[in-house]
Amino acid sequence: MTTPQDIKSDKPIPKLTPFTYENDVYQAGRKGQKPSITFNCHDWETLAKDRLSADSFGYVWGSAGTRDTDDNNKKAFKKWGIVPSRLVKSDFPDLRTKIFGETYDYPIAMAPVGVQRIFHPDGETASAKAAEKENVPYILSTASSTSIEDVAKANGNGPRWYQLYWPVSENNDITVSLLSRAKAAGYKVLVVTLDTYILGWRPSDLNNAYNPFIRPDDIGVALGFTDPVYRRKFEEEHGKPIEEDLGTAATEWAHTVFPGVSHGWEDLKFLQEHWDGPIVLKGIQTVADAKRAVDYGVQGIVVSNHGGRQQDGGIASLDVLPEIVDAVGDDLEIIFDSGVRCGADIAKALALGAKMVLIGRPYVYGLAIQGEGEYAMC
Ligand SMILES: Cc1cc2nc3c(=O)[nH]c(=O)nc-3n(C[C@H](O)[C@H](O)[C@H](O)COP(=O)(O)O)c2cc1C
Ligand SMILES: O=C(O)C(=O)c1ccccc1
Repeated sequence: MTTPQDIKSDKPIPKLTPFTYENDVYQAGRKGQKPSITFNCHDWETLAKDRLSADSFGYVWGSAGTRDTDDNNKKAFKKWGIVPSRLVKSDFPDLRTKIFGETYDYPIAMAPVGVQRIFHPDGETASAKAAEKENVPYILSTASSTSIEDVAKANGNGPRWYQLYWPVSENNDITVSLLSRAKAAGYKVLVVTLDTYILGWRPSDLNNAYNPFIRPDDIGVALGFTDPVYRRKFEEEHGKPIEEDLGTAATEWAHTVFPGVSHGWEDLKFLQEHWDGPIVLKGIQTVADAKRAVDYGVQGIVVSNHGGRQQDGGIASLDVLPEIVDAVGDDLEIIFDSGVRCGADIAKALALGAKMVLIGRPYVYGLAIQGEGEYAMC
């Protein structure tokens, strides 16, 4: 597999001034200005907590059960340290990464995160605009609070992938509808999440009696409510349009995308028949499953435990990364997430063999704090 340094692309190397961000900040500081944000990534969680309702903050921060899996994810990064080599002649680092035939400016993507309007009024559109600006993939969740088409519009010429929560086979027509909408709206890679056929046991949300899918404003069901096939099926079954019974329509949509029962490996054929781009399986945590992913002909995997939100008492995602890279690193693209909080974490995951790293909670905290906004010096 290639590393970011191996990438050869026709695109000219971006004209980077060394220390661009730092330089801007320090120059403004000479004039007595201070940044409007904190550069300490560990403070973003606290700032988001100050800004959000207990329900919304509990939702992004929440993890399964005792939070052991989430703790393990973070501890796993501390077990590794970065070892430097000196006097190695090098150019200014070129972080561009080529994956699935496209070149992105950085080896990161924005993880699929549902219901972003509970964190900021602009929700997914703010995140998708930021992704375009930085030229990194925005991965739209099936549980989004903004439609496939509206996010595509906000993302403009930016790179976008689509994450599927996969309905059971009796709703194959809905799956096909979601995939064809995503394709028509310019989403290039299909990410299929395998660890969430039902939402995890999350004490913070249970204590708040809060599920963003089951809210009076039905904020989490944008993809279902804008889906022509789901709308038609609901009307046929209930004899009325979804607008006349929003509560039932929202609950049934939640059951459509979180049916509580899982597909099998052989069902992947259906997705392969209805999606002509790369397919990535998200939620792989064992070598055996990684090998199956190769056998079943998908193009990539995300080594992920969903940030510990689904299964309590789970292994750290980073701990299984090296053995999975060893086993299948030459056969498909390996993407990593769960527990990444800062640049050094990204470097560690790349050094352990990931091609690309998904950023989850940190960007949601940023969205909550300042929407799409860039920092200002004031
Ligand atoms: C608020 C929130 C919503 C999420 N929604 C989705 C989703 O809709 N689909 C999905 O595949 N993963 C979802 N995830 C999981 C992320 O894609 C990613 O795997 C996880 O955030 C990684 O863990 P970390 O944020 O602790 O690094 C969600 C995560 C959070 C925090
Ligand atoms: O919370 C999550 O992890 C998730 O995947 C999800 C599920 C439903 C709605 C929004 C996000």
